[in-house]
Amino acid sequence: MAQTDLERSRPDLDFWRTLPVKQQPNWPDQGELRAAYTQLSALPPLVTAPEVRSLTEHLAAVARGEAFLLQGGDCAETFAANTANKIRDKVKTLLQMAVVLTYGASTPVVKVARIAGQYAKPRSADIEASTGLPSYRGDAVNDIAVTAQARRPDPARMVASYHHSAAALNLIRAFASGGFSSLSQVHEWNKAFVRDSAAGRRYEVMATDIERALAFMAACGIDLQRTAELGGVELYTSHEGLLLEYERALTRVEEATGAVCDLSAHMIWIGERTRDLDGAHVDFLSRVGNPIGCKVGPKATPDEVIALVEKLNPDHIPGRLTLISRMGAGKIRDALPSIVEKVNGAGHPVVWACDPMHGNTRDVSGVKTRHFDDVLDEVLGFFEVHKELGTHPGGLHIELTGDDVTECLGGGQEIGEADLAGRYETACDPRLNTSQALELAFLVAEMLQATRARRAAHSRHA
Ligand SMILES: O=C[C@H](O)[C@H](O)COP(=O)(O)O
Ligand SMILES: C=C(OP(=O)(O)O)C(=O)O
Ligand SMILES: [Mn+2]
Repeated sequence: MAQTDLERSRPDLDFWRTLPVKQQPNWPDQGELRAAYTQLSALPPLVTAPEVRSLTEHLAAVARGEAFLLQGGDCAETFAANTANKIRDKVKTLLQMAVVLTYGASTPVVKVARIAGQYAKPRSADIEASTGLPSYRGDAVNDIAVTAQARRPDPARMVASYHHSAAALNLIRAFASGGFSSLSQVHEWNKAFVRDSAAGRRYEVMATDIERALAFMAACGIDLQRTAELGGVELYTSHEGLLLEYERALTRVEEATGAVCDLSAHMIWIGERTRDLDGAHVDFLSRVGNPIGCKVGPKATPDEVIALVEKLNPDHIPGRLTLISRMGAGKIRDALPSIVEKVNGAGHPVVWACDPMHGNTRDVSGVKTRHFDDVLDEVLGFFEVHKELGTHPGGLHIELTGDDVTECLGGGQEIGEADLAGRYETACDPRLNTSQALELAFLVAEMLQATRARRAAHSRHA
């Protein structure tokens, strides 16, 4: 296998191979798998170790309560949807949300997209009940088409995923540094949402407040197009670190420092189905230096979570670990407090983020959907828990798209069950459409404003 001497000196990076490993495809041909691994190990990394370190520093600010994390994008990216316009619209939606949240939080917002690599999916069932075929496991594994040939796991698709990720990243990097993402441009898009859509009108007051803040900055002589901090953005990439052959092949040892990083993306997270303490995923990701996320579902116990935290961040590095709770609106208020208390009590500097999507999936006549009200209620519960415990509600983790799809119910557009079939385009889970995503941002910005006002009042009285 194509390894450098440095990597050969790190057999620990392959220890996961000796452990139980969940949710891997049943690759039918080991020769094909070895060939894909060899190709991937010889390709350049997609991101760099200094970028990964800079994201850790930004996330450390979130852990300290001095910034907010916004993570979002598709449930499952697909090769077919990896087009310029779709990438542009997703980035645009994320940046629009970020501006609103920045205003609400009055702190920087760290932007991490589920993009340029979110090509592998864990599934509840190996075999799809409706067809009797192997389940679709993401474009990095097989094809969603309903034929036996399409569903055959093909390791060459991991190499194709790498190339699709590289192409997407190239465009994202251009968007992030050009005028496309300047603060004034993004604010113009938000104004259009508020002005032109019925769903947006409710948020006119906050949009006008932001407008005033920008006018004030301009009056002070700050050029919003040209000032380095405002003329572009830092946008980081992330995906679930599910396919361990892929993640291992893109893990590199930095010559200058000996640091080990998984350079397939800046941030990698461990899914709810693969976070076993003694399993392969936790072992492998405990050994790379990236910021790591770990999903925490409603059945997780405080003891289980603290053991994970100690394994994934034994050195207590702030920004290294983000715990992404995904409990469900009906469960978060009961299930989250004891976990936060335990982790916090042990002095672990984690980022607390809320994924209000995965605990709220429901089936409507065989179609997977989520209701906007449940999504919002879980975020409210998340803020309530952190208010009660005096901890920082650090971030949001959302499945969204920049398209006007009809996959989630509710929101200002009042998408109903009969509307779901209109534009149901996801390859896996239902995503918030642009309008629902922006509404959520305005509503969370209001929650952040309330949190800030409470803190200010508290420090005045202290
Ligand atoms: O995010 C993805 C889904 O929640 C996961 O793939 C499980 O989906 P499934 O129950 O349809 O398999
Ligand atoms: C599969 C996902 O989430 P979870 O692991 O929380 O179920 C996901 O984020 O798409
Ligand atoms: Mn999902």
